[in-house]
This record gives sequence, C-alpha cells and structure tokens, in this order.
Amino acid sequence: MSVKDKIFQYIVHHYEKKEITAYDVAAHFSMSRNTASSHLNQLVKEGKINKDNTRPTHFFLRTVNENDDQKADTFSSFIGYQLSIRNEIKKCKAAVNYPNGLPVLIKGNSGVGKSYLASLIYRYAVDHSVIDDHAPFIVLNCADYANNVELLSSVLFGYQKGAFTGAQETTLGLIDEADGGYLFLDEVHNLSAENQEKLFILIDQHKFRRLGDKKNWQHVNVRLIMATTEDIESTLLSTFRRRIPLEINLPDYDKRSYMERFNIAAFFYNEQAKIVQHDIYVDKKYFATVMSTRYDGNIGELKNRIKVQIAENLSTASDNKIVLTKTGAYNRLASFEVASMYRFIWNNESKRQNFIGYPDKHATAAMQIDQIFDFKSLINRLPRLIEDIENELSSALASHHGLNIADLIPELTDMLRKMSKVGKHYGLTFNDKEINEIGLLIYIYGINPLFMSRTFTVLEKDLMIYFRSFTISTTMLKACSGQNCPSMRSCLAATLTAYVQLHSHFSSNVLAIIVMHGENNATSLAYTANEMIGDYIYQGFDMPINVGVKEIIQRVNEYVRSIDTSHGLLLLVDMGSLEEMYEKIIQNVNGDLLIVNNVSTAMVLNYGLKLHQGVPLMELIESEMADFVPHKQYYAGLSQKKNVLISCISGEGIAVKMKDIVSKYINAHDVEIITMDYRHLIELINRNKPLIFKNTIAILTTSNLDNRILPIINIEEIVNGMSSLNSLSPFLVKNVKDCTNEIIKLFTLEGASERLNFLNPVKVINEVDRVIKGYEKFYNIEFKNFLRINLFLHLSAMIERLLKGEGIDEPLTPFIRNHKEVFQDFVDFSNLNFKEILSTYNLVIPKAEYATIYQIIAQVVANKS
Ligand SMILES: Nc1ncnc2c1ncn2[C@@H]1O[C@H](COP(=O)(O)OP(=O)(O)OP(=O)(O)O)[C@@H](O)[C@H]1O
Repeated sequence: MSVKDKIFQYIVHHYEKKEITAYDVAAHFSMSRNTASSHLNQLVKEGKINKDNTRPTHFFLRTVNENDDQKADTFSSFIGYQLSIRNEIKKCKAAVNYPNGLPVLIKGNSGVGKSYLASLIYRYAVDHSVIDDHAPFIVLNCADYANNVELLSSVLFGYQKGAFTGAQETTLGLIDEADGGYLFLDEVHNLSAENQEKLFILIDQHKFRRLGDKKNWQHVNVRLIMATTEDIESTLLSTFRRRIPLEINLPDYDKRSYMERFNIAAFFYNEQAKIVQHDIYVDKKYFATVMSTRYDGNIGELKNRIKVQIAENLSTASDNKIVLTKTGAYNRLASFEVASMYRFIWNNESKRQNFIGYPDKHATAAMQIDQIFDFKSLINRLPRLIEDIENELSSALASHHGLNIADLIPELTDMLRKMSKVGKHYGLTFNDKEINEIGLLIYIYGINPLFMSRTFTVLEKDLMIYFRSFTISTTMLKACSGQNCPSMRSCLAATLTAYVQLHSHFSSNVLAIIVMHGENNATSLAYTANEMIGDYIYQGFDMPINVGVKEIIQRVNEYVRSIDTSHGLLLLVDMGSLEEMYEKIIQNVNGDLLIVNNVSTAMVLNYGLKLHQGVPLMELIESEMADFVPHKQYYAGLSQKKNVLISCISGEGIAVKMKDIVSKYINAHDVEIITMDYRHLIELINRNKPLIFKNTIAILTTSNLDNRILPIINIEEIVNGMSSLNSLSPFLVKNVKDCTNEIIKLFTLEGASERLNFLNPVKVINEVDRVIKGYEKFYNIEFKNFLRINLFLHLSAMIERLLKGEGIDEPLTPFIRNHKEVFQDFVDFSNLNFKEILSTYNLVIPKAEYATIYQIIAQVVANKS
C-alpha cells in the first residue's frame, strides 16, 4: 500500500476525530509537515478527501457524491442517519467507495441495527453501481458455529474432496458465493484464531485456500462487513483488528436523542399500520412511555413490543382503527381524544405525508442546524430554525394547537426546571415559551454528549466573545445530565450557547470573579448577586479551605487566559496579598485589573450594580470604600478571668497605686486586677451591657457611682470605715483588714507623699495645700478629709505629670461643654489659684486637666447645694 493510501486509511480510521490536520498526519507517520501536506493535497485533488479554509487546514472525509445528503439516499431509512449516526454513515459510504472496498466492523449491543445497517451498506453499493445489481449479499452468523471451528471453516472457505471423512465432493464455501458482492459475518467474535488468520489473508490479498487444500489459492473479490456485540480487544486477534480500518459504533436506543426515539417508535407504528391495514391512533401519554422506556434489546425489542401491542388490539378494532391508550383500546374516538393522539395512516398515500411515521421526518430543521458550519450564522438562523422544528413536530400531532414538548418527554419537565434555575443563577429568566424552545433543542439532540452529531467550527475568538453564554449553556446541560460539560464544539452545546446568546442581555463587558474559600461560598454569592442584579456579572470560584494564594492565582490565570479580558477584570478575594496577586495576574489580563480583598456580600452587590450600570472599572475604586470597612464591636467582657476593676476620677495614677496595694493581697492566679480610665469606665457602664462586667467581682472607685447592679465599692467609704472589702475576701490570700489599712494609709498625707516620685513631698504638700484651700474659699465649702487627700494625690500627680510633659490634653467632655460658662469661671480662678505653682515649676495647665479637677470638686459642690 502506498504512503498516500495509508494516509487515506488513517483519515478514514480516525474519522471520529473528524478534523485532521497535516500536523496529525506528520506526527503519526513520522514525516515532515510539508510531505504530509503534499500527500493530503494529492488526496484532495483525487477527490477522496476535502479541506476547509481554516488555519490550520482541516482535512476530512468526502463521500463520492456529497449531494447524497440532500437527495433521499439508501441510508435514509436508517433513523438517525442525518444526526447521531451521520458520521457512521459517512464512514460506511467511504468504505464502499474505496477501491475494492474497505472491511467494516459494526459494533453495538443487541438490536441496535447492525444487521440492518449491513444490508443498507450492500444496497448502497448496488445503488451506486460499485457492485453489480445482482451481486450477492451473503450472511453468516458465526455464533451458529461457535463450538465447531472445522465446520465453520468448511462453511466459509469450502472444502476439497477428501478433506475429511464424508467430503466426497469439492464444495464451495460462502466466500465463493459472495464473490463480486458482500459477505456479512455477524457475531464475528466467535471466529477462531485460525479462521481470523485465514480471513486476514483474504482481506490483504483477496485469496484463500479451501479446507484440505494445501496447494491452491482461490482468488475472489469479496467485500467484508462484520458485526459484534463484544469487546473486540479481547475477542479478536490484534493482527486481524489492524486489518479492519473502519469501525462503526451504533448507540443503544436510550442513548439516542429524543427526536430519534420519537421517529423510531413512530416508524414502527406506521409500518404496522401498513402491515395490518388499519389506521393506528396512539395516545400521547402512552406514546411518551413507549418512547422513553429503556429496552435491553434496543430497537429490535421496541419493534417486537409494538408488533405485540398491535396484534393484541387487532381483534377488537373496528372501522379499521386501532387505538392505543394506557387504559386499553377505544373503538370510538371523541374529537378531543383525537386531538391528543398520534395518527398513523395506512390507506391514503396523499394524506400520509401530513402525518408522522417517516424516518427522520422531523429531522429536517434539525438537519439544517447541523449543516451550519460557523457559530455566527448559527446565532442568526436559530430563531427561524426553532420555529421550523416546532412546526414540524406540531404537524406530527393530529392537533396543531400549541406544542408542549415536556408532554411528550416526561423527564424533560425536571430537566427544564433545573436548567431554568441555572439561568437564574446567571441573571437570566426564561419565560414559558423560551423554556419550551430549550426543550425542543434537547429533543433534537438528546442530552448525551456522545451523540451530538457533528462538531462545530468555533473559532477561538468566538469562544472568547461568547464565553458567558457558553458557561450558562454548559452549566445548564451539566445540571440536567449530571455529566461533564460538553465542549462548545459539540452541536448541542453550540446550539444552546447560540440560544442563550440570543436571549440574554449582558450589560457588563467587565469580567468579575469572586474567589472564596469554602465549598460553595463563592458560587453561591456570585449566583445570588447575579440573580438580584438580573445580569451575569460574577463568576464564582470556590477554593478548598486549605488552598493558598499561589493556587488561587493559578486558577484565576487559567480562567482569564481563556476568555476576553480586554474590558477589564474585577477580582474579589477573601484573603491574600493584593500586590502578589496583582503582579502575577496582570500579565494575563488585557484590560484594567482591580483586586479587592475581604470580599463581603455588600461589596459584591454594590460593585455588581455599578458594573451593571456600565460604571467603568476605574471608577469603582473611587466609590464609597468606607461602606466595606469592617467595624468591630467586642462584647466578650473585660477579661476572660475573674477581675477587680480599679478606676479613680483623679486619674489612672492613683488607680495604679491602688493596684499595687490590692495585688499584694489578692490571688493573682485567679483574679486579674485592671486599672481603667474613669471616663472609659463611665462609658462602659452607660452602654448598659452587664455582660461586659460578667467576670468582674468588684469595681473599686473613688467616686460615688450610683449603680445597683454592678459590684461597686467606694474607696472613700472604705477609708471612712463605712464600707468594707469583705466581698473580696474569698479571693484574698492575706487578711482583709491589712489590705484595708494599707488603702487608708494611701489616703493619708503621709501615705500619699511617700508615693511621690521626684517632687519634694514637704514642698509639694504645702503648695498643693494652698491650692486646695483656695478652692474651699472659692466655693465657700470645707472639703472632707478624703476629698482633700484625693485632691492632694491628684494634684501632686498632675504636677509630676506636667513636668514630665505627659499632661492630658483631650477634648472636653460633653458635661464640661454643657457647663461652659461655669467652667470658664473655674479655669479663670484656677489660673490665679495655681499662680505660684505655675511660676515655681514653669508650667501651663491644659484645659483638660482643669476639667478633671473641676469634675472632682463639682461633685462635692453639687451635693452641698
Ligand atoms: N436506525 C434504524 N432505523 C430504522 N429501523 C431500525 C434502525 N435500527 C434498527 N432498526 C430495526 O430494528 C430491528 C433490529 O435491528 P437489527 O436486527 O439490525 O439489530 P442487530 O444489532 O443486528 O441485533 P442483534 O445483535 O440482536 O442481531 C430491525 O428490524 C431493524 O430494521
């Protein structure tokens, strides 16, 4: 065989791949691409193959008469010949038209039509004058001789006189009989190895020897068709398999499209109508059940069952009418009943074409879809084609009223519901009419991607432009078939993509992706947003919880590389370094890139709406980012441990001194001692959330806080002996009394002065004492001892603080602001009162410090009046 012929055989053999390029051939035959191209172009010139105008050029099989597809051809009675079996039929034609024919192996389960197809191959060869009109078609079922190899050999190859006992005459075999025509070996897996070897000599050299004849070769011209239900890998010798370049696969009945199943069932009813010479009426629901049942014996079994139905009802039929319903036969039909019946007519040729029962009758519009080669024309022509399909199918019904495809295919209801849900996830709402039309597309193709007839030529560019429609349609298919998404190169996916494209109005060109950790956090957020906005804005990417930034970047990059990002990409992520992502993703994005982390529902909706309104990506950055800043509120309490709070109005300094004392007595392991700014304490109390203090066993404070719920201990009362620390005793490691005494001591001049760090206590005591007396005079009041000491502690600590440059300078509290005038009087007086101290220490007292002093004194003044 020449290299060119081998290449042709390769193309025939790899026909399923369909589009073969010079690269494929070069790689397979280890030759240069140029050599492969020149052989391929030679085959084109010889008219054996065709090529298209794509880059790279695709070469595909050509039948001798391409117009066969248009005019009724021999295979037209083989249902599916224009759709699911289309490629297989082309292979059959190629095998017939190849010089001397190519052996064909038909594979498929019982009853799928192997024998029928074999007979059609023979018929086709006759019709096209490839073999004589009277050329033989010899059939041998090898299973009949499975246990007798010798006998099978003799039947097949004939035998020489004396080859075995009883071989009295030289006898011809079936191969002799098939000379000039076809030999069909059914159940070929039953052939012994020896017989397979003999056959491959016949295939290679067109010669064989009869049984018992070791010398003479018989020369014949026999074309071979074989069929098997078995896996040939394990049943046929590899040397034999290699000599069969063409394998035809026939699908099970239930793997065919709904339309083909409809046509097959209708064909048999029609055939029966002719045979029994009755009109047959089949109830729509009954027909739907017959059509949707799974038959182990496939088409053969369906045919038999229909035969039995008819036979059973024949005796009760009247008026030459057989009526089939779920509940039994009727003799008379009311008009409304007729309206929901399929009619199969036997006796009126002229009327017949209006009714169903012709093979592939409803395939004509579908065939048109199948013959469109590029995606853009498919989009343009689809509405018209859908209308045609609907009309064709409606005309099959006796009633021509609106067709609801789900009535015919019960399982379609559920499928369409799932598909419509998917549509919503992408912001698309299909109305009833549209849902019905989607049903029609599924009716034509079936859901099984294996049999979506021929592939589409979709340019990379188109795929990128229509990626939204493609995602929706493949997700719809996946939702109802449970299978992986077919590629857009499959007919159903391409047609559905075109349909979705026609019915969607995506407003945003910007691509927006949400990447989140968790099983379906991102997808469900994307779906919710799309549904609420009514537009396909977001694509969600769910990441397993343990996946890091690197993998996220990798996945996003894989996706963005496959689609059109020229209008920009918005990437919302739940974590990760923005710089790192930006650097690694921007290389794959053609437009702007905006990455935002800490994605939230509010953010997704806000950005989504803006993109929907056509706001450019750049402007999103300027939108109210503050909306998305997370605000924190912590209510867990002040400490996880039991605690004592110490807070003094005269400043945290005194509280710290109190803490030094209390911590010597308390069990520090069990109880935490917390000092707190007085204003902060008041703020917490005012929040009125007792839970904040849930672990607090005591609040020690120098002022009288009126709160019955909280465990407040007033230090003044301790010092004056009016209260005790007894409530702390369960947590004290030493005597309560000692602790009390130390606190009282702190609030004596002696104790207080001991705690001054670097001021001379004697000097300060005198200076501060003058200031305190000044206030007593100003307010005309005599301060109690505790207040005097409290003031002493506070003022001396304040002077130390100011000297160190650590004075408080906070905004004034609302209380002070509300008493502006009185407070101003206080400040004016205080400046005089402190005059000596200010000049001695060269200090300025900020208003905030005066405010604190005012608050300590104002309490007492207010109580007095
Ligand atoms: N595509 C088809 N269009 C119309 N009729 C078909 C088709 N396929 C099969 N049939 C019919 O179904 C019946 C069973 O087909 P056939 O006997 O060819 O199946 P098979 O695969 O050879 O089965 P088995 O392996 O059991 O021999 C036949 O009557 C045939 O005419």
